[in-house]
Amino acid sequence: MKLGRLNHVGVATPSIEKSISFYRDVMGAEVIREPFDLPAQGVKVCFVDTPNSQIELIEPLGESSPIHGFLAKNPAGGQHHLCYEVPDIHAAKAWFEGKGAKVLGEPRIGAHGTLIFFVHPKDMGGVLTEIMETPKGDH
Ligand SMILES: CC[C@H](C(=O)O)C(=O)SCCNC(=O)CCNC(=O)[C@H](O)C(C)(C)COP(=O)(O)OP(=O)(O)OC[C@H]1O[C@@H](n2cnc3c(N)ncnc32)[C@H](O)[C@@H]1OP(=O)(O)O
Ligand SMILES: [Co+2]
Repeated sequence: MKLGRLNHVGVATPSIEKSISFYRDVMGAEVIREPFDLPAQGVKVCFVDTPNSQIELIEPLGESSPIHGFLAKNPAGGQHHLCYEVPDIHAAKAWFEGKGAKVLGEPRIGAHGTLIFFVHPKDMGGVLTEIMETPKGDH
């Protein structure tokens, strides 16, 4: 597999509104996208564009959000995951499994509307890693 583009850095936050203000007022980001809910993934999401990638702000949505545990350990929030693009999500899943890495669940639709999966941080040097199929037309 060839390392693909860094699509986004996931940043967990207890308050997506406060984080939007921070990225706008302190970091000088143009936050042009409205936050949106991803109930199936248990998060509220807001993308902050950077010149060559994105910050993905994520706030827990619902009792079973997968980021409650992270925020319990990091109440102010923090860097949560990295997301890389691949041309073929199923080939990528087979690749990581072939390397003995723990893929978390089956590929499912992520915040960009394409299939994604996560690889456990224990197998990724401590970095929770999201793999995302490159949106069509972006290849
Ligand atoms: C998909 C929509 C959107 C998108 O971009 O399209 C998103 O990115 S949504 C992002 C939120 N969703 C997820 O993160 C789903 C995948 N994550 C998980 O399944 C869990 O977070 C998991 C399994 C990685 C950790 O679950 P949990 O925190 O409940 O378990 P533990 O506390 O027992 O943690 C086990 C072990 O892993 C370490 N850990 C946990 N989270 C992270 C992290 N973000 N980065 C690095 N390491 C992490 C934790 O410290 C434990 O380590 P240990 O040494 O055993 O204490
Ligand atoms: Co993500």
